[in-house]
Amino acid sequence: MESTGSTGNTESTGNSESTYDVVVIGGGSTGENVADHAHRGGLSVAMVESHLVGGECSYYACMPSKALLRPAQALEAARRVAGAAGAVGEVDATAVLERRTSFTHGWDDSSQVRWADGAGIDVVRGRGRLDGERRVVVAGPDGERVLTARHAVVVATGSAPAVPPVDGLASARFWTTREATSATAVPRRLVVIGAGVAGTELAQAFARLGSTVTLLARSRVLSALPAGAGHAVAEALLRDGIDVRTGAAVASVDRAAGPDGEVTVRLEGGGEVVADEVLVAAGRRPRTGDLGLATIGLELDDGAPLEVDDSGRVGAVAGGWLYAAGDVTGRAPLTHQGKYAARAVGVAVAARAAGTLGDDVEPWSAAAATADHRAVPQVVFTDPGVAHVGLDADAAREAGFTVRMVEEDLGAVAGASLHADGYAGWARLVVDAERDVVLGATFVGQDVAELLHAATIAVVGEVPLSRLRHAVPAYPTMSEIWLRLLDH
Ligand SMILES: Cc1cc2nc3c(=O)[nH]c(=O)nc-3n(C[C@H](O)[C@H](O)[C@H](O)COP(=O)(O)OP(=O)(O)OC[C@H]3O[C@@H](n4cnc5c(N)ncnc54)[C@H](O)[C@@H]3O)c2cc1C
Ligand SMILES: NC(=O)c1ccc[n+]([C@@H]2O[C@H](COP(=O)([O-])OP(=O)(O)OC[C@H]3O[C@@H](n4cnc5c(N)ncnc54)[C@H](O)[C@@H]3O)[C@@H](O)[C@H]2O)c1
Repeated sequence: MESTGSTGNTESTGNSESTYDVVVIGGGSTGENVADHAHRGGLSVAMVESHLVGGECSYYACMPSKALLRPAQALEAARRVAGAAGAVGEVDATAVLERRTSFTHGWDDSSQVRWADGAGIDVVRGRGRLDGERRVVVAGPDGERVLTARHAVVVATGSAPAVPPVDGLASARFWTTREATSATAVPRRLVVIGAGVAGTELAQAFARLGSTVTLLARSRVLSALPAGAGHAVAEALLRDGIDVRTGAAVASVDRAAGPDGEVTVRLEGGGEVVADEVLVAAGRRPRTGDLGLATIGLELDDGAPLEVDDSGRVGAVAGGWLYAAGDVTGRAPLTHQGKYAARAVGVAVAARAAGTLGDDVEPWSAAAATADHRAVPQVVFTDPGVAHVGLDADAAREAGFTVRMVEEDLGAVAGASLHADGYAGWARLVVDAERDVVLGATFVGQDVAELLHAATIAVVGEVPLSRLRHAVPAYPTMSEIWLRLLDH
């Protein structure tokens, strides 16, 4: 389907050639937001999408994975409250999968296309690739179409799963996170390769839906997050009956009996796991291949990111007309950071088109994604969850700060003890001892996600602790942890 909505200043030189102020390649959450902000800045915009408008997050990532996790977490939460626990039954896997599908609209993007139409964005169906300066060729269902950009082409093509070069893996049928989040049945046995954010979340989701799960961590669980956080999640996964194997490197994978047969994952140093499905959750690679970058003189290694400045401009391309945002830049591959970068790009492109912005952007201005460097929030939606923002202690020291660490028991807070009997969790602040401001924060425990934004505001605002002490948390909430953290 192709939208015919016009923004007024689009020139068409025939059926197959059109000119817009901005052409966005990729209509995921980042591309949509670039298009919206550029259009709000007075520019005509075409957004090219080869699969589903809304991208990975809506259909195969954030939303369906959280929909798979949430029902069992709601049951667990009730089980931790005496008086409610006795009323709790078992999770209904079929209903969970149905509810998940309702969040993905059955993998139908018409509501997002309607949003784009209403926002004045022309959706162009097909695969886009660059074909020289400011030109994008779209191979669509009705043939090729050429889109020329007056001001900017923005690449927002996201990322694709990284598939490790494991012997036999490519020829054994395997799940990526797409197949896992769109599964129509719960496998009896599941082995997960990779214990990062996706691997741990999906391991817990399927274990609580009834799968027997083995989680293979090459080093430790959640190795990119503070060690204590990974440890707490690993212990919880063990309590869920997941066979968590750390330091487990995969030697080979095979599905000897064909695509419907069981799969055997062999480990280096001996040992094997037999399962019905194998999920590869070993990270992602920016989708920069097959984008025609060579036509504009840009040679990137396969899977290398498109490096950008804080306004999203690709410095390696002369003329300043090529921008990128979201996962494809490798900066902070999270939906919210992609949307944040998208706003900066949309604002920068519109301002440069109007001649009100030069090459450099002021840090923390609307056209700069400054927070990418120091204040990226991330939540791991397992139970217990992990909510983290900013620098951990090691990163802060490496950046030259004099660090002071403060850690407190979240379970000791009245709000937490009411929230769940025997609540276990902790919170940590990394403080710049010289300026007395928060550089980073980590919260671990049940339902900590909503605690994070206060910390993000403290980090971004560089609010001195002496002033933060005047931000009084309501009693009895879990936010009272701030009183304890600031009482040092
Ligand atoms: C299992 C999983 C769970 C996740 N959960 C979370 C979460 O809870 N919170 C969070 O913040 N992040 C989460 N993420 C990360 C999040 O999904 C990504 O950061 C986000 O989707 C990136 O958005 P994007 O628009 O940059 O890329 P994408 O969502 O990948 O969108 C890119 C779009 O471009 C299209 N495209 C690609 N190439 C072309 C082309 N040549 N022509 C036309 N169209 C093209 C694609 O079809 C796609 O629609 C999760 C990721 C995974 C894998
Ligand atoms: N809640 C969230 O915000 C959320 C949830 C899921 C995914 N995501 C994002 O999606 C992206 C992909 O998630 P992910 O978990 O796949 O990536 P990740 O980078 O978080 O974790 C990948 C893990 O796989 C491991 N690994 C790599 N190669 C391996 C191999 N050959 N064998 C075994 N393990 C191997 C790595 O050591 C790492 O621990 C990330 O950017 C992540 O932040 C976010």
